[in-house]
Amino acid sequence: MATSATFTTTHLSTFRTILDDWNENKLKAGATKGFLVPLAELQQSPPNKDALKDVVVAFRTRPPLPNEAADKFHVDADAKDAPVDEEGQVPVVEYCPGITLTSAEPGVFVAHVPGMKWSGPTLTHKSYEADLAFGPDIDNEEVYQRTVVANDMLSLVLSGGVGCILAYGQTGSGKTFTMESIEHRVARDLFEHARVVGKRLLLAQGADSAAETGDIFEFNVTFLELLGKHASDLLESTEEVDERGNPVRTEISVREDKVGNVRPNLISTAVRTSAELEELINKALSHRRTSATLRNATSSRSHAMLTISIKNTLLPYADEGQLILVDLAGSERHEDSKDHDKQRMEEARDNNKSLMNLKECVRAKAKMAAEDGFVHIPWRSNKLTMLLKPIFDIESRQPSKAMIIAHVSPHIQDSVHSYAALFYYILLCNANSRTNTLSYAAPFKTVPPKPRGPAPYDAEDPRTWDHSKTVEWLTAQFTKAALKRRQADYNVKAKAAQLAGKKLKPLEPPAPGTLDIGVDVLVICPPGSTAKNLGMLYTPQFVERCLAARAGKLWEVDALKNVAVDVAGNLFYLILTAKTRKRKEIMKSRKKLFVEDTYGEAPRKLTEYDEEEFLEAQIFYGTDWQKIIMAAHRKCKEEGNDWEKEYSKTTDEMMEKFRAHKATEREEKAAEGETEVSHDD
Ligand SMILES: Nc1ncnc2c1ncn2[C@@H]1O[C@H](COP(=O)(O)OP(=O)(O)OP(=O)(O)O)[C@@H](O)[C@H]1O
Repeated sequence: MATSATFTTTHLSTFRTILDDWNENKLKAGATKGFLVPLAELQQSPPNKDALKDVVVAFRTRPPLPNEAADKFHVDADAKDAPVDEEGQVPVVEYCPGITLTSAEPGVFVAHVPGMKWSGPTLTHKSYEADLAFGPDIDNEEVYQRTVVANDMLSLVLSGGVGCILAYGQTGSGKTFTMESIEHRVARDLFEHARVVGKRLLLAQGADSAAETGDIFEFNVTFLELLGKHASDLLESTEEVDERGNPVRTEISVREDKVGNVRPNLISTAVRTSAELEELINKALSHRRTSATLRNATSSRSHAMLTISIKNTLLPYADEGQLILVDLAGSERHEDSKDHDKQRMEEARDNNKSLMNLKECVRAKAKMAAEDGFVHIPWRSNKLTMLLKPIFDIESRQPSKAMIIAHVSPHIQDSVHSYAALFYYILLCNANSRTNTLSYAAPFKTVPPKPRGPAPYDAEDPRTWDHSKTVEWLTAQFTKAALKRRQADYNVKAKAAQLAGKKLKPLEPPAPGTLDIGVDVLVICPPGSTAKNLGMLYTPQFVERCLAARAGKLWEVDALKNVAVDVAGNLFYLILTAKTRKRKEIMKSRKKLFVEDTYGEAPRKLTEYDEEEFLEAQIFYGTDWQKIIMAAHRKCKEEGNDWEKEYSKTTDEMMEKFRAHKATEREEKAAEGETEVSHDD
């Protein structure tokens, strides 16, 4: 029986003709849009922090490789309608594009998806939007500049935040190509960036800039591999191999400890220079377990996770920054896995499951950022998402940013898969876009609509404070610290006096307006700035600002640093408490909404499925969709029935099954949500 790729290959000339017409119309409609800022300009200007998002999604496609089309896709010579040339030979397959980039920023990819209707082969041109889209001519340096650099990822992690970059896509679509290039460029730039930040922090403390190297950070690196459910350490060297030729390494357990941290017991290696980090990356990559699949001889079947932890030695109590770079396992098509043994099938199933869980978590995070409210993030449901806890745990104190680069194959024969990948990511994009009204997420309506305009003032919620209220709060915080200091100084003097047989007069409260609080609060919160802006600063940045605001002799640098860390903690605590309160309110209204939805909506008739649902069902069925339609078509022809009617009947039946599957899935999820437990399978 013809498979999806061979079906497409067989009808390639029809698809080419349809594509030519589409391209002609596209040309008439206007030229492809480029990036908003040229690369050279982007490299000159610092990132616009206000425009930065918590979740960034980019698409990337690669050029076709030499002879790849002919090598990868074969005409099914046995198929009834297989093409033959004049000499009766099956022609060599030439490359045909399955993806067109129509805009680089916002990123828009159009997937040309082959299909079969009662009237014959069809192409659906479905467009998907992300933050960025990289076409086949964009090189790795530009991808790095427009993702990591433009989003200020290195500053984030050097400031105690967590940055995570994930490469997702079908086997052979270019994930490893992108991720390895990012890893090497991070190794190239991280240490220089750290020295600049270090010097700035030392300067803020009054250190002599000329004498300082800026080396205030400590870097530690781990490299984990997750193959199916099994985690191992990619830095562990081993000579032993199993019967399938895979290296045998110690199984690493992934679980939450008592205080809620997920810290797998990996070899953590300290690195101090670009060359050391580069060497370590190369060592881990050479260990990475690879195995040939039908599609790509160097296919990576595992998730590979490089984590660089960064400690600021000037602030030993501050959270460590983390940069997590994940080359996800390739998602495989049904037909690619048909020759796998049982173990490979299980690995593929576990990989797909973890990718689905990841999707749920990223989507929930994006949704939460877009709506500024609470959304449950099911990060405990899988080892992969547990390892990404710092990104997904809303109670984490660390600011975080996730970036997903979704890779799609350029070939039309892979379009069904590319389209699935884009569809997967469009869920995130919809949730991510500020202008988009979460259109796809609408059926899941978990939160009421976001109120328009600024949030009303709430004395308990710093996110609603204006400048003067923020200054008032900061003044109160530093006044409290200054009074504590005054009392401590007095206690020391009183003790000394007591030892000398004297008695000091009791400490009087300071006269109004005479207390020196040791900082200029307007430097910490300049006009136009509010508590919400301060809440967005990472703790080291807040400390840096307080040090710059130091006035008078009350505070030594170290003492002020401790006070600043406390003030940042108090602000964070207030914000977290306000968020938790809001989260409870939302959960309440969510329950109400659910009841109304359940009883308020009439059940839809089967034939009323909308386009999105129809597409989702096609992805669910994968290549079986076409197989079923084609079988029905053949049977219809043999029996002489009306194909239009038969087609509707067949699709209705498939949609019915799909809906039943979704309903069961929803029930299972609801049950899971009620009993969320730590996962350690
Ligand atoms: N942007 C690109 N430009 C040129 N060649 C590329 C590009 N992206 C990928 N390639 C090449 O395509 C092939 C497949 O890429 P890669 O191994 O990165 O895919 P992958 O998605 O990681 O696959 P797998 O999941 O099987 O590991 C490699 O030969 C790689 O060099």
